[in-house]
Amino acid sequence: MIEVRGLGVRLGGRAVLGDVGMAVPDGAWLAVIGPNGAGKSTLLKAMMGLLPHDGEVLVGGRGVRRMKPRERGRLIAYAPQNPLLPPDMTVADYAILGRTPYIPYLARETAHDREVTRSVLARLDLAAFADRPLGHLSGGERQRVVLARALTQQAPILLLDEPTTALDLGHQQQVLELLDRLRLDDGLTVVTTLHDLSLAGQYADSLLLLSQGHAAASGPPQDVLTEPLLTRHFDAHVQVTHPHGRPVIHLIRPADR
Ligand SMILES: Nc1ncnc2c1ncn2[C@@H]1O[C@H](COP(=O)(O)OP(=O)(O)OP(=O)(O)O)[C@@H](O)[C@H]1O
Repeated sequence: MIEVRGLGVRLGGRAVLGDVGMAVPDGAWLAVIGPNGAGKSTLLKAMMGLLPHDGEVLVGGRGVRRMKPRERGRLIAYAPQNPLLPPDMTVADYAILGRTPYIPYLARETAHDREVTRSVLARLDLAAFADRPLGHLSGGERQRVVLARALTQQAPILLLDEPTTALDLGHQQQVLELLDRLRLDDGLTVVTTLHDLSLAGQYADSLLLLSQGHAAASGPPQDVLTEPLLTRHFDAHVQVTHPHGRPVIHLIRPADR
């Protein structure tokens, strides 16, 4: 269980997040949604301990802030939205960096670390790219490599910032289905920001709607993805349907209303 209590972040002298709380049980999937600038990426960074913050982030009741980086790395894997990638490093060398929390100081990776990396690259359709430099990848390939590094970490909690934005339809489905399988088979806990609200509604079992740094709503998708809430917080004209039980969001052109 990962739990956030009273989380607040100030950046540039401004309160960017205020008093955010949530609890995600083992094996659950929480999607953080909200308009641009709402504080979604900031929330994930603060949960990872990458930003100074008020409040607490607890894993299994223990404060993440007090954990050593290697210990934290074995518990939580984080894939940022737009990480800087060394252009000359190969895909395999980058993905195996996820194994760092398991490799003793001054030691090299083992055959097991290489096998984990090979298998993750294969599951993300990246086997053929293993020896390619990162600078020679498309946006979607780069995004899958960043996810690969997070998955080689084999941590029970995954924090993923917009993992599908650069992916084509097929790869979006492949990545989201893979994450779903990992949580159902291995009990992984998934926290992801997602701009695509229909995808968030289809895959997550609960949503947190952030607006101007505060939790505006939270709960199961059908309670959060409602026309009044989306209209108010995204300033958008939408229609919500439930063709397979889960909410699907349609943008409505003002002239067609
Ligand atoms: N280093 C910083 N200094 C000052 N303000 C910052 C800094 N980093 C982010 N912000 C501001 O904090 C707010 C939240 O940013 P954040 O990236 O968390 O939003 P987001 O919800 O992830 O947005 P998006 O949907 O556009 O990715 C924004 O208004 C942003 O301009």
